[in-house]
Parts: sequence; C-alpha cells; structure tokens
Amino acid sequence: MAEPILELRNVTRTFGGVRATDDVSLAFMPGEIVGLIGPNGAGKTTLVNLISGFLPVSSGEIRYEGRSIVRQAPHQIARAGIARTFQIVQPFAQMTVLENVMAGSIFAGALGLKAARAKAVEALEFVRLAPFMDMPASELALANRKRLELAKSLAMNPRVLMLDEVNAGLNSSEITEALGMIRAIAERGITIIVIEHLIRVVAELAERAVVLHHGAVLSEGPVDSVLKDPRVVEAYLGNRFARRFAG
Ligand SMILES: Nc1ncnc2c1ncn2[C@@H]1O[C@H](COP(=O)(O)OP(=O)(O)OP(=O)(O)O)[C@@H](O)[C@H]1O
Repeated sequence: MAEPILELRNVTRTFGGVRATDDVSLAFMPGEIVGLIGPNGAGKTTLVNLISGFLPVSSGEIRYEGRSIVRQAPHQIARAGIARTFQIVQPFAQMTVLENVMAGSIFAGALGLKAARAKAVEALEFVRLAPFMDMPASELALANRKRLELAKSLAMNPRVLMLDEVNAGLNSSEITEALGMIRAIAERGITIIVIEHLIRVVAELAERAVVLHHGAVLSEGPVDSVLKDPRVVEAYLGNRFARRFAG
C-alpha cells in the first residue's frame, strides 16, 4: 500500500485554556483531494498553520515524506514541498503580478532569478493570469487575486497544497472555474487539502472529508457518508442541509 505523504499523529495546539487543535491524527495520500470543514472556530486555520510551520505544535508529530517536520521553519517546509494559500489575500501591492509569483518561487525554491521567472510564468499561464503579468497586483479584482495566490503556491512546486477558503467571495461561475483548476492540479499528483465553508465545493471536489469540531476530528471518510453522519449534521450542518443530502 502507498505511504501517506503527510501524516499528523496526535497533534495538539493550545492557546491558554483553548485546545484549538485537539489530538488530531490524520493521513493524506499522494494526489488526493481532501476537504477540511467545520464551523467557525473549529480549528481549521490553526491546523494549516501547524502543518506549514507558522505555529509550533504543543504536542504530537507531523510527518512529511516519512520525516518529522515539527521543528522546521515555514520557509523550510515550503521548500520541502508543502505550500498554502492564505484566507486573506494580501499580494505585495506595489509589485507586478509576475513579481509576486516570483517572490513565491524564490521563497520556496532558492532558485536563481531566471529559473524563478520561468516557473512563475508557467504558473501564471496555468491559472490564466499571464495576460495580467505586468500589471501591479493591487489592480487585480478579487477573483484574479485568488488566482494569483494559487499561482504563487504552484510556483513553489508543491507536493501538498493547502487552500484556505480559496473560493470565498467568488461568484458561481468563478467558483466553477476555480474547481476546474484545482482538479487539474490534483491530476499532476499534488495532494490538495481544501479548507472550505462552502459544502458545494467540498461535495463536488473532494473524495474524502474531515470535519473538525472544537479542534478535534469529529468525522472523516468519503464525502457523502461524512455529510450524512448524524454527529456532523448536529454539530454543524443543520437539518435543512441533512435533508438535501440524505436522498
Ligand atoms: N493566535 C491565537 N491566539 C489565541 N487563540 C487562538 C489563536 N488562533 C486561534 N485561536 C483560537 O483557536 C480556535 C480555533 O480557531 P481557528 O481560527 O483555527 O478556527 P477556524 O476553524 O479556522 O475558524 P474560521 O472558520 O472562523 O476561520 C478558536 O477558538 C480561536 O479563537
């Protein structure tokens, strides 16, 4: 059986008395798309911050490609191949779209300028932002700023990509387009963890879902069975939703 590319073993993170992450054990396989859902404050962003090294774990272990990464700095983790997007999109406003993406590939790859530029152009072509590459990033509309985030992460050559609310604020056709891009990324063998409020996105995109509640894993498994899990319905989704998916 294939080995997980990323594994969390009994990971806990506390803030004072709050267990933002509570004894979480999860394994992610190469090329799979996993939805990470849960109500506000469930601990989704904290988990992403722990995996990407922006926060230290209080206890437990995070293993990537079979090795512990819990003591590594964010840039080392990014260079090793774990990329993330941020919930709040904050491009370097004064820099061009291309320069923003190059900053990503340089951060993660220690590439020379020429290689970083080539990588960045390729990522911009993939997300269909190449025509905007010389524009200041501040001039991009929201949907394109989200694509810029995606391009920045892709330019890091990730093997694991965590997308934090990448569809928030987009309209329906923009979401459909983003979903197509995310699928195409997974087809390259990249593991994708989608952190989402939008159940539609998780239901359409992910093979597996993990539901967090009060920092702990409440339910995990194939998306449709997780969405019908009575504990999930009660904790998060509400009966109206349960009826829609029960059929
Ligand atoms: N830096 C911090 N200091 C103190 N408490 C924090 C910190 N970061 C998160 N928390 C707390 O940890 C819990 C989990 O928060 P987190 O932001 O991870 O949840 P979330 O599922 O991402 O929520 P949302 O969907 O609103 O982004 C919350 O109770 C939050 O208040």
